Order: sequence, then C-alpha cells, then structure tokens
Amino acid sequence: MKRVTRADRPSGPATADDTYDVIVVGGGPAGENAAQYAVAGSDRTVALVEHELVGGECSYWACIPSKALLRPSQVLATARHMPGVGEKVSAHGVDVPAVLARRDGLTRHRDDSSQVDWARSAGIDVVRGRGRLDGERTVAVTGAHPDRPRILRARHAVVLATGTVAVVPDTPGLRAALPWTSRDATNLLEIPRRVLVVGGGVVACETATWLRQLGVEELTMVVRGSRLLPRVEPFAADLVTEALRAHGITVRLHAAIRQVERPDVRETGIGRIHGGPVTVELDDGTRLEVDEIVVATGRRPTTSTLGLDTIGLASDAAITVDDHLTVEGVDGDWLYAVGDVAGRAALTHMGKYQARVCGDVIAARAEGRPLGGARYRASADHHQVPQVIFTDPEIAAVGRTAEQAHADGFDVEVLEADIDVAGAALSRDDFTGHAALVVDRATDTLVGATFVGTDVSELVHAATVALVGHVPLDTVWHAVPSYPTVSEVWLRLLEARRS
Ligand SMILES: Cc1cc2nc3c(=O)[nH]c(=O)nc-3n(C[C@H](O)[C@H](O)[C@H](O)COP(=O)(O)OP(=O)(O)OC[C@H]3O[C@@H](n4cnc5c(N)ncnc54)[C@H](O)[C@@H]3O)c2cc1C
Ligand SMILES: NC(=O)c1ccc[n+]([C@@H]2O[C@H](COP(=O)([O-])OP(=O)(O)OC[C@H]3O[C@@H](n4cnc5c(N)ncnc54)[C@H](O)[C@@H]3O)[C@@H](O)[C@H]2O)c1
Repeated sequence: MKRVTRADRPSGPATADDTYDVIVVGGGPAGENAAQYAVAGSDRTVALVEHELVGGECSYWACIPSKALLRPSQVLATARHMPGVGEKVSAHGVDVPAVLARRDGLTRHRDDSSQVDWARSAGIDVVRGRGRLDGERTVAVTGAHPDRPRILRARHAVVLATGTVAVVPDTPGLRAALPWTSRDATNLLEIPRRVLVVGGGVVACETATWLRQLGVEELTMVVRGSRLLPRVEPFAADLVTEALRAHGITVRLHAAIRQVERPDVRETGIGRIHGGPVTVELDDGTRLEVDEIVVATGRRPTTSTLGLDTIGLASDAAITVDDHLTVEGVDGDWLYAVGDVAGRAALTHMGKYQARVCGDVIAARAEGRPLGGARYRASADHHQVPQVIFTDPEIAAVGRTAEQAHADGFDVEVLEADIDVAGAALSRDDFTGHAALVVDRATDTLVGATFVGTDVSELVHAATVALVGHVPLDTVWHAVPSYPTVSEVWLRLLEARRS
C-alpha cells in the first residue's frame, strides 16, 4: 500500500484520508516506540502527534543533556585518581564551554529533524500540533489555527504518550520568581554563583551534582523529608548524601521554603539566570540569598488538556492501564497509555518497554490474534524496574528494597558486601562502593538488588536478568564473574551467606 506522508502538514479541516489505523499522541520515547511497534511489518498506517519536539523530554530536556553534563566530570575524577594520569590533567575542573557544546551536540541543538526522518523511515506520519481526544477513536489536533483543528480518526487504537511536566509548588513568591526547573538546569547556558535546589529526589540529586561540578560556588539543597532519595536503600542514599556534603554542598533535611522574593525578575530564556538575587525564607526563619532557585519537586502527568472528559473519564484524572497498557474504564479496547503519563514507572527504558508491549498488543488485536504469552503483558512494571541514578557515587538498583520487601510480606535475607575486589581497585585508586541483594527465602531468588559506588551502572543488568528470570541463587553461584572485573562483587555477595 502506498503511504501518504503528511509530515509537517499544517492543521486544517478534516479530510477523508485523515483516518489512520493507529494514532499516537505524544512523540517522546514511549510514543515513538508504540507507533513503530504497532505498524512494523504491516501495511497499517500510524500518525504521531507532537506539539513540541519529536524525541520528547528525554532527548532534549532530561536524560540526554543531564548525562552529558555529568559524564565529563566523572571522567576527570577517574583520571585524577589514576597515578601516571592524574598528574597530567587540569586541576581546574572541566572545560565548561566544551562540556556545554558537547551537550548541545548530543541534543542536536533541540532540532528534531533526524528524529522526524527516522519516523518517516519507520512509516510513521508526524503530525505537528497539540492532540486532544474528541470522543471515541477521534483526536483533534490544534496547530497554527486553534479554531480549525484537524480531526484524525483511528480504526484500531489511540495511544496516549504525553509524559509529564515539572511541578512548581505554590509557595508565596516562588512562581513569580521564575525559578529554574529541570529544563533550565539541563540546558543551562550560565552558571549561577549561588543556587538553592528544592527537593530531594533523583532530579534534585543529579542536578546538584552537575551544578557543583560545573562551578556553582554555594549550593544548598532544601529537602522536606528525613533523607535524600527516599525510594532507594538507605545505605545508598546515605553514601550519596555524604558525597554531596564532601563536595561542599549544604544538604538541609527536614526543611522547607516558606517565602521567596525576587524584586528583579527577568524572562531571559531557558538556561539563563532569570533576574537578580532571590531571597528565600525557610520554615525555621532562616533567610538565604541566592542567584537562582532550581525547583525539583516532582512531576505531574500531562492529562489536563487531553480531552479525557469527552470519553467519560475525569478530565484531570491519572490514567490507569492494565498490563496490556489498555486504559481502564473505557469500553472497546481502543485506548492505550504508555510512558510517564501511564504513571507506572517514570523512566525512559520502562516507557519504551511499555510501548513495545502496547505496539505488539495493538498489532495482535488488529490482526485478530489472541493475546496469549508473556510478550503481551508489561509484567516488569511490577517490582522488576531497574534504575541508575547518575550521582557521584552512582546508584544502580532493581526491584524492591529490603523495607519494601518486608512491607509486601516477603521473608527476606539481605546479603551485603563492600565493592572491594581486584577489578574495582584496578579501575580507580579511590574506588568505594557497597552492594546488597534482597533474597526471598521461600524461593531462594532475588526480589531486589542495589549497588552504590563509582561506575556501578553496568552492574545492575545482571541482577535484573536474575530477578526477572527467578534464577535461584544456588544457580547464580555457577555464573562465574570474570577476573579482574567489578562484577566479582557478586561472588562476595554469594559468599556472604556461606560464612
Ligand atoms: C532531568 C531529568 C533527567 C532524567 N533522566 C533520566 C535518565 O537518566 N534515565 C531515565 O530512564 N529517565 C530519566 N528521566 C525520566 C525520563 O525523561 C522520562 O521517563 C521519559 O522522558 C518519559 O518518556 P515519555 O515518552 O513517556 O514522555 P516525554 O518524554 O515527556 O514525551 C512526551 C511528549 O508528548 C508531547 N505532548 C504532550 N502533550 C501533548 C499533546 N497534547 N499533543 C501532542 N504532543 C504532546 C510532549 O511535547 C513530549 O514530546 C529524567 C527526567 C528528568 C526530568
Ligand atoms: N537517572 C534517572 O533514572 C532519572 C533521573 C532524573 C529523573 N528521573 C525520574 O524522573 C521522575 C521525576 O524525578 P523528580 O526527582 O522530579 O521527582 P521525585 O518524585 O523523585 O522527587 C521529588 C522530590 O521533591 C519532594 N517534594 C515534592 N513536593 C515538594 C514540595 N512542595 N516542597 C519540597 N519538596 C517537595 C519530594 O519529597 C521528593 O523528594 C522520577 O520518576 C525519577 O525517577 C530518573
């Protein structure tokens, strides 16, 4: 079948050929993958509706620029701790303009033309504009002419993949002060001298790490809870907190901002300092003056303008899906949601995983095939989620923490070991780290694993395979780690229960 490509076509009145087999609203990593998998190897047609940049938050504002900012300082630290190399590298940190230039290269200067080319090559029509449900199997796309939406109809499926947006609390004076969100922090063009980071989650910790590495002189984190990173093993969060403090960052726990004043506010654009100094009053009465505030207090799903009310769902409701990624509470198995907006695990790799499952489900239903088999269920969303937090030290974890396992009724044994093996000592003179396996005694299988330390990110996939595969630890004993690699920590962990 010949495809009609309407990429970049301006919005206009509906035409007869505005019917697609599948319509995906939101062109981030989840939406792109759902579109690709729903039509791969078939003659089905698919429209991908995107009102900003194809590639989504991850490519331009989140994962890619943040890791591009973090990696150079990690390389520098590794070089500095290597005798014979450290003496040869600069004592003055990284070359900031070069780091920013590499970041901009990796985010392609926020130009999505290569992603659009990829979409076309995968048989996906990119439709520019804001998509909104307009009744069953119908999406109204608003572009340059808000009064004349283009109406798209779907034969088989509509997939919602609209992600999340940063939340800025309504603390007096905060929104008026135009604080930075993660979009500014990842796309920074200027380095403020004094910064206050509000929040203690992953965005807050990673952001504080690169801001300090890139030259922020005074950095304070204001965290309302009793510790940073409340969803990871406490030993891992503690090591990150110690390291942030050792790098000169002030971490104030049990603290909150009460009021913000910025007399000189300026709309200078993304990544630039948004005006003059900011005075922040904390709830204990302390007053701080900083040059910029970074708000990292979480995100909310982009649902409020999605037209959910036109199909009988509450307009600002969180979307809930079943394991086929089909939206619950909607008749007819035509509406799906994947990625952050589905509220399962707000991580790029999990959104893409859900999208692969969703695309396969749409294809099977379109072809009248049964949904038998593991391929059609997003089972990993349930306590099998891996994540790497790219702080210094890194945290790499999968599944449940010991506390979560206890709460879920497991009788668990926790195996712990310092990452003190030949491979670690060889990779870096100051290598430190710690690891823990959470083992279900009833089945002798993993329900969780956490590694914290220098460069531990690649260790987590072995744990993920063992956990998802329900591999008994007696069998893992025969998975011999190579010498001399950091993976030998697995041997130390398994030895911990023999002694
Ligand atoms: C600073 C930061 C760093 C992160 N780092 C990592 C990391 O290292 N690893 C990791 O796994 N995750 C990371 N994440 C999380 C990751 O960015 C998200 O999980 C991921 O982007 C979710 O993908 P998505 O496709 O669901 O949504 P998004 O990437 O948010 O894409 C949604 C798309 O939908 C579009 N859209 C929204 N509404 C409409 C509409 N009505 N019509 C048309 N288009 C619409 C948006 O413009 C956007 O392009 C990070 C997040 C942040 C904030
Ligand atoms: N490396 C990675 O995988 C990576 C990196 C960044 C973000 N992410 C993901 O992106 C998502 C968003 O991350 P995040 O850090 O923005 O959210 P989060 O929910 O992880 O953390 C938000 C933090 O803000 C605090 N908070 C909330 N409201 C507050 C308020 N009014 N005042 C003060 N503190 C407040 C919370 O207690 C929490 O500590 C998460 O799912 C995260 O896992 C992943």
